[in-house]
Amino acid sequence: MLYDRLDGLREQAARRLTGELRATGGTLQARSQRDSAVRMYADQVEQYSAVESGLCFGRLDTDDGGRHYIGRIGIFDTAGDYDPLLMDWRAPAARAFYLATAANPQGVRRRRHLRTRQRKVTGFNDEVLDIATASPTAHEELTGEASLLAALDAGRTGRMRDIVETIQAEQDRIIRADLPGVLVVQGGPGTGKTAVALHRAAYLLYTHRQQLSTRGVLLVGPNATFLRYISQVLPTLAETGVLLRTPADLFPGVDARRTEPAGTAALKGQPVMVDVLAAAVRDRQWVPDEPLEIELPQREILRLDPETARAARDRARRSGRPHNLARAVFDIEIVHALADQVAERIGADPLGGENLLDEADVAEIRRELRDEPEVRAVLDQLWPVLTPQRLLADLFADPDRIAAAAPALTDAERALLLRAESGWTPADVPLLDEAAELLGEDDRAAQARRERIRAFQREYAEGVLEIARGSRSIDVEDEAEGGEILGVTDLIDADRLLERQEEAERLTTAQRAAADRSWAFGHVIVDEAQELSPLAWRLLMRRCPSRSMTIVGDVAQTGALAGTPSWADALEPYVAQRWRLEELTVSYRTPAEIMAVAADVLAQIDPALRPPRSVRVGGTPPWDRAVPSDRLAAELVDAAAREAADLGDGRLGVIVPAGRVDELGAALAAALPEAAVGEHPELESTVVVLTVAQAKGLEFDAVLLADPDQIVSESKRGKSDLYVALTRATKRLGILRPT
Ligand SMILES: Nc1ncnc2c1ncn2[C@@H]1O[C@H](COP(=O)(O)OP(=O)(O)OP(=O)(O)O)[C@@H](O)[C@H]1O
Repeated sequence: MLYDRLDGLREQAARRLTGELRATGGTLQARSQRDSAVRMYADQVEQYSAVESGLCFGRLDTDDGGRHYIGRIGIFDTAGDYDPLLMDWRAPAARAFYLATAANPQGVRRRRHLRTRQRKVTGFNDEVLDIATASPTAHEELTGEASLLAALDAGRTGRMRDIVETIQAEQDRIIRADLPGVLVVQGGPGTGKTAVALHRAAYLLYTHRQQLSTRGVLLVGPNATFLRYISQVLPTLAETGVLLRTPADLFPGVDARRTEPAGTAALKGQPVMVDVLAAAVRDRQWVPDEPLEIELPQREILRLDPETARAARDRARRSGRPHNLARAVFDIEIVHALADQVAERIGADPLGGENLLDEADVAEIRRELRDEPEVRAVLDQLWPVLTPQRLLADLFADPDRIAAAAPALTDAERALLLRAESGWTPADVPLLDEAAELLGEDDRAAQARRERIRAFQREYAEGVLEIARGSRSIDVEDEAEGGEILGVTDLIDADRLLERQEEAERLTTAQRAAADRSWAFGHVIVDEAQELSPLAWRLLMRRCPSRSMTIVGDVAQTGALAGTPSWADALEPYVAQRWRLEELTVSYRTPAEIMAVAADVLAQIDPALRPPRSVRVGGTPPWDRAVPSDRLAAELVDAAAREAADLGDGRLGVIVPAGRVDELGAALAAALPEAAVGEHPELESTVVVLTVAQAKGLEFDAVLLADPDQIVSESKRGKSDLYVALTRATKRLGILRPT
C-alpha cells in the first residue's frame, strides 16, 4: 500500500513538473514562482525515487493499541483525515523508535524492525519492551540489537550506507540537538561520527526547512575520496540540497590539487600567516624613493614626489577599506595633486595675480588626467588592483617579497614558502580567502560584465529569431501560398527566448553557494574536523557568521601537522566558551580484538585517552607477521590474494606508507587486476590500495597494513596515522612488518 502511494506521489510530482516546464511568459514574479515550482517538483521526483529502497523499516505498537509505521519520508492518507500512513523518522513522534527501552518504554509496547528487499518484506525483528520479559542477554544500551548487529556484519560496498533504521540513543541525541550554536562531537574511530553528521544534516533540513533552504547547509569532509564515499547517504534520506566540499574546494575558481611538503602546509595554516598577508598587501602600496616623472602627450612633464605619494597612501590606508576599494581614495589624492600642478602652470596670471582657472576648470583637468593612460600606469604601479591569486603568486615567487612580508619568520620558514611550481595546494585555499578579505572586491567590473553578457544573450536571441524569420519566408514561399502556417517568431519574441535561456541558468541554493566565495551558510557541518588548521577555521567561520555549526572529529586521529590539538584551542577565538561538547563512546565498526591492538597505540599517543568500547566481540583475531624486507611486496600480494578470495561480497583495504604507495600499489595492481590504486581509487573495487590520508574516515571488511613502522616514521603525527590505519576494519586485520 505504501509503495502504491509512493508511485502515486511520484507520478503527481512528475505531472506537475511537466506542466510548469511547458508554461512560459508572465510577469517577473510569475516567472520566479514558476521557477521555484520547477525546482520543487524536480526535487520531489528525485526524492520519491531515492527512498524506494527500505521505504518503511519500522513499526511501533503503543500501549494504547496504536500502530505506527516509521520510514524514510512521511506519507499521509490524503483521501481520509490526512492521517499519517508512514511517519518520517525525523518527526518528533518517531523518536520513541530510537529511544524507547525496556526500562523506559515511553509508551511503546513493541518495536519492530522490518527488513525488505525491493518491495517485499523479507524478515523482521521484534523487541517487546517489557522489563519483566526483556531478554537478560541483550545489551541493555543497544536499540534494536539484532538489526544493528546484522547491519554491522553486512559486507561493505565501498559506499557508506545510512543508519536510519538503527540509530542508537546516544547518536539520536546529537542528531536532534538544537540548530543554533556550535556543537562539537568528539568520538573515537567507528563511533558513527560521520553517520551522525549526515543524519543531523537531514534532520535539520527537515525541522528547519524554511530557514535552511534559503541559506543552505555546507558539509566539509577531508578529501574527494571521502566525499565520494559518503555521497549516497543524504540522497537515500531524501535530501539533495546539502553542499559537500573538501576544505580545498572552498575558494570558487581555484582547483587546489598540487601537493607540497607537510612542513610547508603546516606553516601556511598558522595564524602568523594573517600578519604575513597583511604585510604583503601593504608592501604592494608603494612609495617611490625618487620623484616619478609622468610624460603626458602634448603637455609638459608632471612630477610626482615621494611626499605626495606617501600622503596619498596614508590617506587611502586610513580609509579602512580593503586594498582594492581604497584604491579609489588613493587615485583621488594623486589626481588632485597632479591637477594642481597643471593648473598652477597653465592658469598662472602673468601679472602675478590669482590663478585664472576656476574650480570647474580644475575639475575638468582632473577628469582628463584620470583618463590619461600615463597617469593610470603610474597609479597601477603605486597601488595595483590585485586578485588574491596575483598577490599570493607574486609573494611566493620572490624571496625579497617574502622577506619584506614575513619578518617574524625564520630563514628556514621563509624558504618553505618560496615555491618553484605554479598551481595551488589545499593549504593555499585559506590564504587565498584571507587575501580576498584583505583586498576586497571591486564588483563594479563584475556587474558590468554581467550586463555585457545579458546584452550579448539578447543579441543572440534576436539573431536566432532573425534566422528563424529568414528560413520561414523561404519555407512559406516553398510550401504554401499566403500561409496560415505559424512560424517560430509568431510564438515567441526575443525577450521570451532570452527568458527561457535565463530560466535554464537559474541555480539552486547549493549551486549558488558553491559559486560564491562570501556565501553565508545557514549551518556548517565539518567532518574529520581535527585536520583543520587555524587558518582553515578562520575561513569556515567566515562562511558561517551565525555560528550554527556541527563539528565532528577525533583529536586522537589528527594527521595534519597544523591540525587541531584541542577543540577549545580551535574554537575559542571565535565563540569563546559558547560551544557544547557531546561524546560518542561506542565503536560500531571495529570488533573488540582489533580495537585492543589500536588501544596500545592510542596509549602511546596519550595515556589519558580511552578507546571506544566495541559493540562486537569475537570473529577473526588480528594477526601481525614479520617478513624479510625484500619480501614485503611479494608477501603483501599473497596475503591480499588470500583475503580477496575470502571476501565474499565485501571489500579489502590495503593501507601502505605514503612513501611506498607507488611501489606496493604497482605490485598489487600487477598481481590482482581488481586492485584500485591512485590518487582517487575506485572505492567500489574489491581491493583498494591507499595511504592513511586517503583511508581517513573509510572502512573495509578486511584491512592489510604494510610496514606500520614506516607509517609512524613518515610524520610527526605518525602514531595517530597508525591508529587511524588500525581502526579501518569491520572484521579482519592483518599486519605485515618488514624486518
Ligand atoms: N547506529 C548505527 N547503526 C548501524 N551502523 C552504524 C551505526 N552507527 C555507526 N554505524 C556504522 O559504523 C561505521 C562507522 O561509522 P562512521 O564512519 O560514521 O564512524 P566515525 O566515527 O566517523 O569513524 P572515523 O573516526 O573512523 O571516521 C559505519 O559503517 C556506520 O554505518
